[in-house]
Amino acid sequence: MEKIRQTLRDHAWARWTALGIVAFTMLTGYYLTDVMAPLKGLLEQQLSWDSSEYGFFTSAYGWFNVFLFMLIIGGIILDKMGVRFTGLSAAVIMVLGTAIKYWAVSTHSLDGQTWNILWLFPMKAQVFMAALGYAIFGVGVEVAGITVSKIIVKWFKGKELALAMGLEMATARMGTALALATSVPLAKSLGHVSKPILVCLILLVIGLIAFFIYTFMDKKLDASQAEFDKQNNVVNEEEEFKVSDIFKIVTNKGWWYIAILCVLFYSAVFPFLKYAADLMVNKFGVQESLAGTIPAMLPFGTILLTPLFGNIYDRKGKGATIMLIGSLLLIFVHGMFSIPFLNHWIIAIILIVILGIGFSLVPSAMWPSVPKIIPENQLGTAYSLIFWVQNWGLMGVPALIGWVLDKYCVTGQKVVEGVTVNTYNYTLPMLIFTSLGVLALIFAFLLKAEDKKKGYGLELPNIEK
Ligand SMILES: C[C@H](NC(=O)[C@@H](N)CCCCN)C(=O)O
Repeated sequence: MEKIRQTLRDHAWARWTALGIVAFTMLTGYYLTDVMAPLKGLLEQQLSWDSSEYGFFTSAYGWFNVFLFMLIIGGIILDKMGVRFTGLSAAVIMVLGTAIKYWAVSTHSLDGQTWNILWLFPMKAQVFMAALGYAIFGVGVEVAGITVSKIIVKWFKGKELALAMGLEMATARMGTALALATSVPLAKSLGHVSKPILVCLILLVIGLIAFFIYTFMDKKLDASQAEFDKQNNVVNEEEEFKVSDIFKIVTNKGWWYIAILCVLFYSAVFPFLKYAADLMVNKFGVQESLAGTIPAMLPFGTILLTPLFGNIYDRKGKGATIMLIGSLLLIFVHGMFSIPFLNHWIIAIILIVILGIGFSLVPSAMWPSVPKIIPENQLGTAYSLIFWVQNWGLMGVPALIGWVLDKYCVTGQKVVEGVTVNTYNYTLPMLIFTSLGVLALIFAFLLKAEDKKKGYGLELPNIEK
């Protein structure tokens, strides 16, 4: 009998199709993640939210992931139960959280109500419920993210891993770009700030269906791998994941450097994006309805560049160096944004484009580097722990910026469509983002040094000859 020489992942069409499907699910998740970002002004006008309430709502993304350890639990479930169960559950959680958020922002039944959260903090019921929905969604999208990373490693290890991860991130960022560019026009044309969330809800259901379709491909991949192993007498020596493996991960210095670089770098990008539209209005004098378009160029730029840099990493290596250069660009951009007299909108566009390059370099090298440091059976947990560390920043930094804006940066008030809103000076928030960049650079250096010492191969190509 002729031996099977290939598994499903050896067929290019199969692995790229699998990638396309799961990447689409991530696109729908990223759309919802940022859909409220350009709506800060409209939320102030239509629902009377202030910056602190917006900051509170935005930070809810990480509540359950961070404090209830949902991300880490998700990672353990992923390593124990596999990608099909975990991915489907994550997609259902995204839909559920978004439905709650949509209800909160669209209903009038919460109007005028204030609740005491934990008997301590008075909070508008609407803000709290919207935040709760967003917190639930946050668990879904983060667990979906680690699941998709593991799926990509499953299909692309030893092949075009960084290119595939780059393409997945590029697709997901199309969701971010769409969110930034379309949410204000959608809210205005459909007549309410809640409408873009409804559009997301519909997209997320389609994303869930897409992932369901993927599970059939995944089953086929497992079956073909088992058949291949049987016919070629391959003994699968990979150990089952044990909860005690968490100790192995968190005692690995290289893993820590990636995790800390990740939290610092991403905290200076994603939370920045939440305020970028407002920055455009307040510092660069851009019209409110167009303010989301300039920040939207960032994800658009990364759509092209992340796969490009991933491809370079796959073929030429230099992963640690790529992360270093990306961190340098981050410092440059936020440093420039914090200089008060550089306030022409063309400068804003140039800086966003450069930030797009930095935000393509670091992720394109960071995520494909993790499997070089951590074995595949611990990968779900390793990614989830990195995301967990990162979520502290994604949760804390927007809240910090919202608070700093209200406390130290109010410069006056203006009337927009009949409603009085604050105006802000963004110098201090931008200096905070710059400092995060400086710290990120230090950890990029430490990672490069650790790679040299331990020989992880971060500077080597991913494609096995
Ligand atoms: C792959 C990586 N994903 C993350 O960092 C997620 N933890 C955060 C997703 C936030 C979505 N706006 C990435 O997107 O680069």
